[in-house]
Amino acid sequence: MSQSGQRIGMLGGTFDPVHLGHLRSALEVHEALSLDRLHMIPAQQPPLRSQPQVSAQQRLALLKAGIGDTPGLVADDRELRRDGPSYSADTLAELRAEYGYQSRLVMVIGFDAFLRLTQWHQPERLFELAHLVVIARPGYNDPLPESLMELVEHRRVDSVETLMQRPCGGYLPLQLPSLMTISATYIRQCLVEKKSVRYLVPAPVEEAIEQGRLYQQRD
Ligand SMILES: Nc1ncnc2c1ncn2[C@@H]1O[C@H](COP(=O)(O)OP(=O)(O)OP(=O)(O)O)[C@@H](O)[C@H]1O
Ligand SMILES: O=C(O)c1ccc[n+]([C@@H]2O[C@H](COP(=O)([O-])O)[C@@H](O)[C@H]2O)c1
Repeated sequence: MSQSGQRIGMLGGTFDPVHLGHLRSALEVHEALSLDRLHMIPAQQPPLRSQPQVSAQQRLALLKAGIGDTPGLVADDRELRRDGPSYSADTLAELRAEYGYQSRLVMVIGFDAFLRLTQWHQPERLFELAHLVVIARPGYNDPLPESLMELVEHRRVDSVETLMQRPCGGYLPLQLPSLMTISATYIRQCLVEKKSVRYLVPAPVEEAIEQGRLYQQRD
């Protein structure tokens, strides 16, 4: 059933594992854009990196544990139901078909992922399906390469209000209130070295990692 006129966000990731940098950003984006729902979607097969050691099912389970009952955030398993590389254009096309052509659909990515956007599958098509909101990430301040400027600069808007006037096609850089340096790479490193990850991931995620004996081997 189509649900017209809603504000829907998508935050995809490898989530290997999900951490408080992801979850706090998701919550703040949800608030800043007044979203009805933010889909957090683990990639079954991340297109531009090697396959994680931890399975997509396990990464999804950690994501569910991390989100808990947080209003407005949804752990979405749709990429686990597709074979081949988990292209965001395919995921956005599915969300667009579900929510209808009037809905405001927003793809959210961090600045580090944004820097590689021109290498993604069908980058122009992403903007026919959704808006792009890029959130700052500490440590990533590189100037945009020329090819990336060409892709995004003419789509740039200055406010959430302007972005939400149309269903798709805009680009908005967004500085969220809480900048966190946490990365999944650092968490995997701590776990291999038998160091604590408390206060980097939600307590239920820490427990699930311990119980499943995950991330004990180096990648
Ligand atoms: N601390 C953070 N603050 C803001 N955005 C983040 C943060 N960590 C990850 N993101 C963004 O969330 C999305 C998914 O990130 P991903 O699952 O690759 O996590 P990661 O911590 O970057 O992982 P890794 O260290 O394994 O590369 C990406 O768009 C990424 O830029
Ligand atoms: O569609 C693509 O070609 C594409 C290329 C690289 C990354 N992505 C998506 O971007 C999100 C973040 O990716 P990553 O590798 O930084 O975790 C995740 O949802 C990936 O599926 C998508």
